[in-house]
Amino acid sequence: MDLAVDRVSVDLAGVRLVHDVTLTAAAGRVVGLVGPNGSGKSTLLRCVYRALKPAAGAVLLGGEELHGLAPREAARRIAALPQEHSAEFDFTVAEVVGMGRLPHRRGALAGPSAADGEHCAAALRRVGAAHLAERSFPSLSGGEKQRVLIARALVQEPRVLVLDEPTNHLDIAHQLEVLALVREAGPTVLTALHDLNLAAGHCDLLYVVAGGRIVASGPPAEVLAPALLAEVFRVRATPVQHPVTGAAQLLFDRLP
Ligand SMILES: Nc1ncnc2c1ncn2[C@@H]1O[C@H](COP(=O)(O)OP(=O)(O)OP(=O)(O)O)[C@@H](O)[C@H]1O
Repeated sequence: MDLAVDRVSVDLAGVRLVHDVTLTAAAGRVVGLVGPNGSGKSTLLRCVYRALKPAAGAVLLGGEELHGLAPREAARRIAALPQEHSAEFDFTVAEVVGMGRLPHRRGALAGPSAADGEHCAAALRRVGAAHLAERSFPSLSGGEKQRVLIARALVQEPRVLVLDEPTNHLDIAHQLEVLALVREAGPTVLTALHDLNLAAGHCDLLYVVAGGRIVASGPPAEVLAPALLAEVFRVRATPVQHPVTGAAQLLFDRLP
């Protein structure tokens, strides 16, 4: 399902934090948002997953305005992994993942079906967290929590998945694993990422955010040019080729 952000502006506490942003993520594509701290990535993503309303513009899912959909209908189409999960749910891991199935239950009072249970177990296996199923969610490490919340987003079977720093807290193996599995899962993905090499290696298209505006967009190899990285991130970037995989990589140091 196509996702389109159409001339969206977002205000918080009377301050405009996102200015007139337009972006598109075609069905099944993985689209990255990169930008310095405080550039507005999370604010924009919160608007895309309906935690905030746009002050102007619209978010369109398959051409339909997202903020006009009923909550349950929206939850069947879009799932999110927010950056801050302040909710320290006092539930088991299996229960937390099971919440992702709620939008698919037949009625408000319907309990989980056997298929729901199998779905959740499979998602936990996919994120390498099957052994945690009966643990209490608040007792998990940061990376374990992140993987459980990714499983919860996957069982929601969204057509669009919005991820705010999905690799936060994850060790390097799980960073690579999680980005590969969200692509394999097949939804349209819009994700904020800080690691520019991960973004380059896993995204089809990148949007660069600075000062609440999109300042560049395109395929990673075109967008992540040293001149732009110097201007936006204030770093010197040196492109190199990975000696084993042949992939383009960036090395960073401080600007001279
Ligand atoms: N409730 C709020 N009221 C006022 N300003 C806010 C509020 N929430 C966020 N901001 C400010 O909006 C700007 C954008 O924040 P946002 O979290 O969207 O940036 P970000 O690009 O996701 O940053 P990071 O990379 O550090 O996660 C920041 O300057 C932040 O301090």
